[in-house]
Amino acid sequence: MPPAQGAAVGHPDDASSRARRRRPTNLGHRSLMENSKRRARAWPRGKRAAPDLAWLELAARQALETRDNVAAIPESGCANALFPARHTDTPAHGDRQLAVVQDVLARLAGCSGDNGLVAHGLLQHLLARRGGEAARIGRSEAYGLEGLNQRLSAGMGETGDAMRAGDFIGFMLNRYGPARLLGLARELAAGLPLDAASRMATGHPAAMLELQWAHSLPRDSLSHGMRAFGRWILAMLRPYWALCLLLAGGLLIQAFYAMLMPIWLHRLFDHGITPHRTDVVEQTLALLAGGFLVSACAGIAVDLGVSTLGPRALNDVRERAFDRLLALSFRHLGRYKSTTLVSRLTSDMHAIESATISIIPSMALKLVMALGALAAAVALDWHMALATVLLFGASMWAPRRLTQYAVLATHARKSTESRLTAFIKETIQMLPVIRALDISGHRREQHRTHLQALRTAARRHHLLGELTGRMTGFALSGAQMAVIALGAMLALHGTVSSGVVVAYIGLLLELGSAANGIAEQLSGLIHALSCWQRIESLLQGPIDSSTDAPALPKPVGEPISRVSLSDVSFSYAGDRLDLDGVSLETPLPRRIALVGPSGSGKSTVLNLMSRTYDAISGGIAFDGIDIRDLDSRALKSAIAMVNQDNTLFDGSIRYNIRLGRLSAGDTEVEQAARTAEIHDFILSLPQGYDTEVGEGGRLLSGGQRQRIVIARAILRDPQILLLDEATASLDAEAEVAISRTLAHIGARRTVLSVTHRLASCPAMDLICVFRNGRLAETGTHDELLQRRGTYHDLWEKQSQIEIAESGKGADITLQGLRRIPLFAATPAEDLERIQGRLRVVEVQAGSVLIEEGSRAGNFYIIARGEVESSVRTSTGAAGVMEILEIGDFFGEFALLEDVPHPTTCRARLPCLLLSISREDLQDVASLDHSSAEQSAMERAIAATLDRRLDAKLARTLEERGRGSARMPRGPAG
Ligand SMILES: Nc1ncnc2c1ncn2[C@@H]1O[C@H](COP(=O)(O)OP(=O)(O)OP(=O)(O)O)[C@@H](O)[C@H]1O
Repeated sequence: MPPAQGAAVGHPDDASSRARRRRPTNLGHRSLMENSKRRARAWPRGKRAAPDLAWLELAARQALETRDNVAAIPESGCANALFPARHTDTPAHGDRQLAVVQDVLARLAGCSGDNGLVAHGLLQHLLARRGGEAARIGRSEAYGLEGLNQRLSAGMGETGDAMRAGDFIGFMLNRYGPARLLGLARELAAGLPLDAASRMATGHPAAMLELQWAHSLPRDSLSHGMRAFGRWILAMLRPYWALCLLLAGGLLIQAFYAMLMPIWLHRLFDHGITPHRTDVVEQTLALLAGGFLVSACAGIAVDLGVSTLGPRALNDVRERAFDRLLALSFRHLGRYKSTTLVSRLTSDMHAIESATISIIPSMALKLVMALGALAAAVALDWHMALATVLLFGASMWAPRRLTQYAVLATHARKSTESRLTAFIKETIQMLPVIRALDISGHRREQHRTHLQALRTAARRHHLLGELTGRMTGFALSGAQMAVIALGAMLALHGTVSSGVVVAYIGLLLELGSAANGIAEQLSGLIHALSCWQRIESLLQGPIDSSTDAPALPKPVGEPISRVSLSDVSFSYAGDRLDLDGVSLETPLPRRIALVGPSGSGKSTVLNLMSRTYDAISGGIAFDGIDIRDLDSRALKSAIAMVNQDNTLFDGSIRYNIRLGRLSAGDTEVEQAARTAEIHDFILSLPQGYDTEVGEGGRLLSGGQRQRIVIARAILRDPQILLLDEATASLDAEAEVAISRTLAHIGARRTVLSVTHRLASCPAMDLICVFRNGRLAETGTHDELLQRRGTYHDLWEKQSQIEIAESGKGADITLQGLRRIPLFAATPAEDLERIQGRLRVVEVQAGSVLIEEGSRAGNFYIIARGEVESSVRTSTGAAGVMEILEIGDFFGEFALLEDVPHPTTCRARLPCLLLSISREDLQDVASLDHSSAEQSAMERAIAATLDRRLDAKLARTLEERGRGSARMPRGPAG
């Protein structure tokens, strides 16, 4: 997401100075685009000579260097005109500038169009090269190219997908060179499916590329494969070695029987039936029956043992996995969707359990029986035994390539399935928003894309799984027939007796059934193997450094009297700095406000201070001791954080508060609830503190939930209270009440409060203003106002809006209205009338205020909350254009007749808005407009347009402004 440009609205001076600042960058961007267009034109499609990699890299570097210049694009709106909407639909990677660069690259490579894999991969690959990084994915992640391409083309890729695409591009360049890579890109851009494009460009099917790609990756610590899986299972079973020995005994008995049976059959025929020896026949039959009984009992014992051992050992694994999950770093976990994580620890684990309990023991049995049968075969006749070993070995070895494909296909299917699960979960959660936005059709389309990917993946998975089993079966039958034929020939030549041939038939049946059984179980084992690989790649991630105790933990000061941030930088995704060289030193306790536009890094500071993440350079210190050297438990109990998210745990109110300090008694819990001003409400409930809050706390209101979260924080009695827009998700009334409670609680301690509303700032001891990840200004309210910088601008914008004590009403001053460029030239008396007609509208988070393409009839000014302005992209996804904050306005198109609104405006948080309809404005403000004034207003609207929308739309409106479109006219007009 681009840094929000709250200043999209503001003083005309600001607008012009910003425009001055941006002009050169836009020009830079334009010239780059024109350059790239010229180059693209210079290469006729189809016969185009592929540029070499060095050239492409040079161009990419140029594009990346202009990344800063591209920063102005979302506002200047020229990007859409140059590149049809595609770059706006990449919120998955959160960086529009990169998306624009990516488009540039795709064009330079001559493969612009609906091309996911190469366009995304090329950019990611070049970024990684630029950062001097090696391949960042494990071998187990190189799978599912088709799905990867589909997702990236549809703008539905996850962060990990771009990384995989980047790695794939690296592989393609190394193995096939830039010409073939670009050939692939062009075929894809021409609309060929990946498989066909891959055949055209490289002569191989996509599945082969996938396999080669997987093999190109170095074997890392996750050196996956059957051997590693086998070692892992042995390690898991080690604590239960005694039981394992008993099981092995049971298996050996069965194998022994399998070995003896053909020998006894040989005896029956050659020494009993042929010479008519009744005693030998009776003895041998008794042996066969006795052996069968013993072997059957051993089999039952093995079943019992396995069903005891499997779940026990698997529970150990589940426990270790859960422990690891609790400790994994957020940066690593951020690569996965929550549903993916759930499926790793549930269904994937289940697949491993079924492998451990049924597949592996049964395969082990079959294997041991096969070995026993082979030993018997050698005892009967070594010629035939040698032929059997060779033929059976070859038949098991032949389909190994198919097995590798099957592993990848299983992997791809699982991952496609978990994406579909995540999508369905999100749809269920967001159903009210989906209906409100009327985007069911769009979601249906996305669902169809998921289903299509699943269909392809499932087909490959089933086909390859079945084929692997069947091919092995065919090969085994062939081997059996060949051995029998050999036996018959040898018998005819008198080399072996007919009893040996009969015994061999039994032996071959035994061997065949064992090998078939192994082949059949193989797909289950492959599935379990890929599940294990997925679990491993999750759990082998780095652990959260805050759970990693320092060698000599230092105590936390009581009280902490100083905090210092020294040149702190941080990045979430590793591709840009989200916090850039922040330095600050201040004595404590103090009340500190962190303010600035959305996305400027305020919450990140709190995340670093609470050690949710650690800085990548620089450090934070309390009383001169780096927080990484402090005793992490003591640090965590010295700090409490309250943020917007007030989701509760399923359980009672008492349980939820007590989570703040598990050792707290009931009296302390109640005291905390009293301080959070929720005690009386709790007592008014029939079950009091034992009232169940429901899933996520849905049985309580947002304000009540937030008070419970505050009570939980108070129970820790923290020295430092971190408030991250703690009241932003509440309605206006609850916000006012809870802000009062928080002010009361924070009076005695250090409070760091991230806030968008500056009303509380004058009472703060220190205000830190953030902009683009940097600390732009610090000081008290008065100092910052005198400095006339960012804070001054924000304050000027917000201070003109007043919210009533009750939180229900709002007002804007005449000066505030005058700051809106549209009203810059409106006469004072008209402005007063506009002010009088403004209505207060309160809306919930998620409400759509203006729908893209609709003929909106209201103009809005934000008094509280945040509104997101977005456009529907070519893929149907919403591309966020701008985050509008307090003092910003939207809906100015409503003031022009018959102009469809170019964006969708949706409340991100509960909002209080001041609104005026077009009719009201016509009534009060344009009764006797002179044409000069009218055109000034039109110009102001066009100027806002230019900042916010794409150039194409801006041009259309400009034309309308000159032609048919007219400002609202009063009766006299
Ligand atoms: N978990 C995350 N993973 C990746 N990027 C993130 C994550 N959280 C924040 N960011 C990015 O880091 C940057 C700073 O975010 P941060 O939340 O600190 O901003 P902020 O000023 O608190 O914004 P807001 O006022 O909207 O909460 C933004 O560009 C944001 O997109």
